[in-house]
Amino acid sequence: MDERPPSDGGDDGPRKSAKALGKAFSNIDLDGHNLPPSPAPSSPRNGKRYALATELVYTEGTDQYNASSQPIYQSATFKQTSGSGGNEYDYTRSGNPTRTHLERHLAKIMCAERALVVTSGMAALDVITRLLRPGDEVVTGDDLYGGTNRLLKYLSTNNEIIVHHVDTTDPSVVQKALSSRTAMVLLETPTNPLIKIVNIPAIAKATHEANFKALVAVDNTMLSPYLQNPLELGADIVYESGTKYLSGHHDLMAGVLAVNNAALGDRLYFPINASGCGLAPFDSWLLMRGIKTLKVRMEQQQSNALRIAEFLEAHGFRVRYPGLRSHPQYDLHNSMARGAGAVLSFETGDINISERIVESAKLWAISVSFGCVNSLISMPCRMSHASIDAKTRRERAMPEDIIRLCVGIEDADDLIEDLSRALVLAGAVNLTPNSFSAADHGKAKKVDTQSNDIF
Ligand SMILES: Cc1ncc(COP(=O)(O)O)c(C=O)c1O
Ligand SMILES: N[C@@H](CCSC[C@H](N)C(=O)O)C(=O)O
Repeated sequence: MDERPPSDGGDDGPRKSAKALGKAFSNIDLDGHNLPPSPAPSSPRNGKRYALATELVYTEGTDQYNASSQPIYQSATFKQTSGSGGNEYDYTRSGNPTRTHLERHLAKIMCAERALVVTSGMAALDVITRLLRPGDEVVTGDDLYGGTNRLLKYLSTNNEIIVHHVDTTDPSVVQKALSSRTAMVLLETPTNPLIKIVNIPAIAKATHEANFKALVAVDNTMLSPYLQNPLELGADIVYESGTKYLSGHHDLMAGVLAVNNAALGDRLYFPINASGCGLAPFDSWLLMRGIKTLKVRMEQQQSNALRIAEFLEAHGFRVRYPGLRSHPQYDLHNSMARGAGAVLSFETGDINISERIVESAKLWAISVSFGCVNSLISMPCRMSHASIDAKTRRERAMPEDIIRLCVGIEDADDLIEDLSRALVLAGAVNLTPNSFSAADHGKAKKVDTQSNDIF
């Protein structure tokens, strides 16, 4: 196999390398599906497209026994039929049938030409950033997942990558940071944990106008392909943590990348094979199983999240959730996404009170991550985003008291009752004869409420 890193040298690059491959391996079908798995386009775009809910479940297997679930090929190596090698699989770092099955399935549901799966969401971002060269400029947000911020900081400190953190909710601010030196724009929407919305189409257009070679990469972890398709909104690369909604049970770590450009797919595959961060067969199988229930989980999580967001808002808290009409970018979010997801955050105005709420909840597990079937509660500044230093958090106006709720599939009334208990025990609310409302600790929004749903 050609061991040179694929180049970004224009449109005929992949065709040239395909020709070179063809000469070296005349027994390989370079245009069909009998290909070495990972370097090949992995989308079976060859039939009717069903609704996404159907596509999530429907798979085309090639198993010799027609197994309903693609088997786990728990094998590091694959025997060859000739001394010159060339069989479809040789070594699991390069490709594995269970992983290929998952990648093809993901390409289909992400409306992509090619999908790749790696060992974590951060591994996916690491693969993407290997496209960068010293001196390249990256424009990104000022509210980002802590691990993303950490990797970008590492690259700017050690690899001479220039990173501009700007308010990506305002395309004109992004526009000012763009130039012909911009190699990549990295977006998250909704952002984690401030739930800010980023206009993907406007920023993608501005980026490509500033430098037609610049790549727009979107982290879609907060919504999953069930709710948003960044590739269809103008992004060049979409990636997400498969640890979250795609798997849904917090029993595996995974990262997913998808593109609609075969040459770019080759450039992303190269570091995966070269470094060995492709997803292992068992985790690929587990992720495939999780994806099949994405729709039912997401629908339930999302409808619970709306109930919780409305409940908190009705009781006077400042809630950040794009499913609420009060979200300043409600319309923008709905122009891009098919739903609001199941992560929301709210403020109490007092760090100690927030801490007591988190510790008083029983059904809500104190845990990082989101997208799981059970509900989670956390304080991002102390947990998921603790790797962003306090000074930077202050500069980026991250409220230290912010509480993040990642809503699961439990009964919504049980979740509300448990949260109400925690709010009362923590002293976060003033009790009235029939209800309660957020105590004024500075930031909580004061409203009168007649609600008596709990007390
Ligand atoms: C928005 C976002 N992107 C990427 C990641 C990284 O994913 P992983 O934990 O699978 O590496 C996370 C969480 O970890 C996240 O919240
Ligand atoms: N200790 C971990 C924290 C992971 S946070 C996971 C997730 N993205 C979230 O937002 O909760 C680290 O340092 O990366």
